[in-house]
Amino acid sequence: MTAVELAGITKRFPGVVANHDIHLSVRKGTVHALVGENGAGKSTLMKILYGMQKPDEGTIAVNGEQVTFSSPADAIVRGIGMVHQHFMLADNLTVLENVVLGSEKLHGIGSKARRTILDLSKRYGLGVRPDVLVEELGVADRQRVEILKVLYRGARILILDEPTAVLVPQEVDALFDNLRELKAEGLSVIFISHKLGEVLSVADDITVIRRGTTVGTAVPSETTPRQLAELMVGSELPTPETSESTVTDKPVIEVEDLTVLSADSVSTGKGSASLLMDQVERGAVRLVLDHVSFTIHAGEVMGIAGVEGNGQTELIDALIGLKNADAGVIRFTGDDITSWSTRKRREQGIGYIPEDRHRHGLLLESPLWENRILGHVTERPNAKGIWLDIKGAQEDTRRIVEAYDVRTPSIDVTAASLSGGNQQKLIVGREMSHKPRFLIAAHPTRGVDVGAQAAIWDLIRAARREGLAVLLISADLDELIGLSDTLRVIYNGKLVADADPATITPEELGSAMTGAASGHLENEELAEQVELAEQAESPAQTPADAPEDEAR
Ligand SMILES: Nc1ncnc2c1ncn2[C@@H]1O[C@H](COP(=O)(O)OP(=O)(O)OP(=O)(O)O)[C@@H](O)[C@H]1O
Repeated sequence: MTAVELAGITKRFPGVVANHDIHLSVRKGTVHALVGENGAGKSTLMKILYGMQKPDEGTIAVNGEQVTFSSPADAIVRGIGMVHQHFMLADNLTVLENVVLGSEKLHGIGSKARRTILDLSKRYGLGVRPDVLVEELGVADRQRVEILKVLYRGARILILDEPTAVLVPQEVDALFDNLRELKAEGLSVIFISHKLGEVLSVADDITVIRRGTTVGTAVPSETTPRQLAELMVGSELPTPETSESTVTDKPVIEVEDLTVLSADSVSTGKGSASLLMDQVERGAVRLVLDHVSFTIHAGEVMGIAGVEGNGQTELIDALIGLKNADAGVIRFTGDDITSWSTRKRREQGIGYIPEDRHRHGLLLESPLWENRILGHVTERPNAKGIWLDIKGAQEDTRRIVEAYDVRTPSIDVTAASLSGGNQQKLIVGREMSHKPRFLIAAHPTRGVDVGAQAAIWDLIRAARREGLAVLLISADLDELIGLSDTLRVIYNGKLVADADPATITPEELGSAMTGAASGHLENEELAEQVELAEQAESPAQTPADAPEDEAR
């Protein structure tokens, strides 16, 4: 029984054939993985199946019946649902409100809706709590709400776009359990992923797309990640470089007691640490970064592991100067840069690969060469004296496109028209081209295929040998462990523990990140460190001082 049959799909964009004669056959009750290099055409194909794009040629059949879609609404009617990589939930609404929003006609808004949600949640093991505000949920829970939302609309065929990119290993296991429940009930799942080990562990079938066309299928039980990668690339993969330590004793970035208030807090004692702490104690303000201190030396990559939303964003923003420090000091090669502008920090050699490439990394509607200038408007090759050097910027954009294998028909297309992974490669190329002395790298290879990931790692390692200091924030724990010389765990705005990248496993690190919250840590050494950090934070109250505390 075939749930989806795509035959001879071709889709052209100006200068690019995104899909060329693609065939995809998804069996009912299976998980089908779609893999391929950045820009291979996976998202385009899924947008066609979900009615967001119209194919130039080819046919779509759902459950044996030929269909044409003009919009996602048509696809939803046919039982197709899509969970996008960027979640689309309203933070200030409850789970129930989010799920019901837009489909009130289906099950109403009252008790019937609630019952349907609870039934679906139970049937597929999603564990969703209807009355919790979405803003209180972590990433994995939000994803479950998105899946539930799609099921609520009657989907029997689910498309998941890189669903594991933001999850820790334990959460990935839970998601895969959910997928198994779905297929046991006869639903079909198509998922796009660059994590080939995961693909092989959960998929029943795999379709490989290379440069816009299907090059074959793979049987998971008979394929290794390397063979799959080689099928994607069409040639043998180079063996990755081994890395030896290059850490020196020369501090590049020194952060002392960096403290940042939550956006909704209004401090009256800015700059004075004791005044600030007084306000915190009185509950007048809340800290999102709480006395964070660390030093990164020339030649060192310091990784920060943590579940999203534990202060990583604020730390990055404070280091690049997008957010003011409310207390504490940041020194860069000896200079106090705490009050420097973002521009000055960049000009002096701080590179920045932002967390959210669409909001902070690119001007989506501008051509690639203008994006080359972004953030480096006063520097060579984009400027000559006080003048912009457009020719210089354009030539250098061509160089980056070549050197970083950014797949694009030209440097004049908009950044929006590049595939996600290629947008990322452009940003990494731009930042590395300025030879930074300190690089803030947030998810530097998010959405990037395995070949390009290895190339970016090699580049960072080569620059590290030359003395680059890197702050690495990543949801990819293999990346954190593989690339870092030192590893810290962040929880609730504090650095609560250190881990040794040479010995820790992704599972242990994942449990350190989530366990810091729940108090369950698998790694004894880490557990001890977290406990000590918590004790230092809240000294045990003796019965004698409790009443005084209450009076205060
Ligand atoms: N709206 C568009 N306009 C112009 N070109 C586009 C558009 N959407 C996609 N493309 C081009 O089509 C090709 C396929 O892109 P697509 O996003 O489907 O790749 P992908 O396999 O999903 O890549 P990634 O793994 O990086 O997400 C790319 O060359 C891309 O630049």
